[in-house]
Amino acid sequence: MSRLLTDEEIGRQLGELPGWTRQGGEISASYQAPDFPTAVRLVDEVALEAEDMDHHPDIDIRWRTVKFVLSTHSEGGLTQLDVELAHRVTQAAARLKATADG
Ligand SMILES: C[C@H](O)[C@H](O)[C@H]1CNC2=NC(N)=NC(=O)C2=N1
Repeated sequence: MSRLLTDEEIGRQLGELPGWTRQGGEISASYQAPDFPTAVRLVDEVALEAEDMDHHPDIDIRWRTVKFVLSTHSEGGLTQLDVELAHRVTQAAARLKATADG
């Protein structure tokens, strides 16, 4: 069980998560993949991280843009789990980008 973060904690930790923004009790980021299969691969990698954490993002795929929205539903807002998952999503996107860039 993870407690709700304070505004100060959220602001400080978002500073280390480029691309992520806060909308009230959620944080979100969008990634543009080179093509649709790569966008689906990103979702697939994030699915493994989410299962590992037992913490799951809301995901929207539109062609090659993937948007992740994170919130701790049981707490009704943002907890450290969301920050941790945001880091894992960021790392998965960076790995795929490195693969795509060769
Ligand atoms: C029982 C299980 O741990 C809970 O339902 C988990 C699963 N994944 C979850 N994911 C998110 N984002 N919020 C939750 O509150 C949540 N709860």
